[in-house]
Amino acid sequence: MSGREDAGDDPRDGDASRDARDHGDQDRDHDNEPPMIAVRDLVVSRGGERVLDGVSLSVDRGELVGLVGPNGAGKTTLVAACNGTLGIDGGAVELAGTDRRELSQREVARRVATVPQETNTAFEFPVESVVEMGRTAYVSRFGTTTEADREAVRRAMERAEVAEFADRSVTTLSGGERQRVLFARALAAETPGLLLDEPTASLDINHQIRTLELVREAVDDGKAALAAIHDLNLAARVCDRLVLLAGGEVRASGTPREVLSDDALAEAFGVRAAVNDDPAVGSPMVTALREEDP
Ligand SMILES: Nc1ncnc2c1ncn2[C@@H]1O[C@H](COP(=O)(O)OP(=O)(O)OP(=O)(O)O)[C@@H](O)[C@H]1O
Repeated sequence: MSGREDAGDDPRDGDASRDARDHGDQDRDHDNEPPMIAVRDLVVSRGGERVLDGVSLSVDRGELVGLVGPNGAGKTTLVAACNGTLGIDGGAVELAGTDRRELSQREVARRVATVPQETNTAFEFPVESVVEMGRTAYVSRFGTTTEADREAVRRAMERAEVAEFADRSVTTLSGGERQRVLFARALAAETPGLLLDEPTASLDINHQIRTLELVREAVDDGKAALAAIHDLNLAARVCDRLVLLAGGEVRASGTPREVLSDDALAEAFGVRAAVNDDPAVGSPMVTALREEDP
């Protein structure tokens, strides 16, 4: 992944008033606020190819927006462009009304926390330290851990059900367990925005639902969340809105019922699909059909 890593202490950072403004405070009335995440006409190229081509979307606080689409559609690229790990070639990403390019990495980290795709390249750190890094690396003052930090870490580990692994090295965990640690790390930051890249990809069905329910709870408490989710049925079940990406462009956007149509799925995924209402969960259910299916 190419990109901008403007690490370190920025002279614009660090005053107490910014702490109060940027961190938590989710009880305010958010009606008149700019969207927490706004992507405007975004263009991103990778390896000389244009992989996002004029993408626009926005996520308000209290909203969970699912990014769906086929492999290579640009979902991971969009998440990375939002959190600043990837540079952009055109358009803009605004976080709480400010162009991301005008924000230091610390300021970005105080607005949005990211749950990356799980990978097995993990360092020999105890789980608790990894979760704590989500908070102390950028969000609170570097090098000091306050009681509030410790409390946030403890809460996040409990919510993500990783407290039992607190002292174990992350390298000794299964892929799904590591995925939950990454989720806890993002929760510990207690940011108003969450970016999630396939947060349930390595999880069993119990933890898939549990994790997405936790995201839902966080959103119902006032966070804004943008989540790349492969599983269309899970996405339909928990998201307020879906954005269907294909070939680096937005092909459809709206409620799950609006987006998950036979035609849109055929166009984006190149597959014939049946979309039915699932009475058990009250959301659309997509089934890919084989050639011989009626
Ligand atoms: N480091 C890179 N260099 C060059 N091209 C890249 C790089 N990373 C991704 N791409 C290309 O960018 C496009 C979008 O990739 P991206 O990972 O954003 O898709 P995605 O929708 O997240 O896919 P998936 O569902 O498979 O995870 C793909 O065509 C991919 O091959």
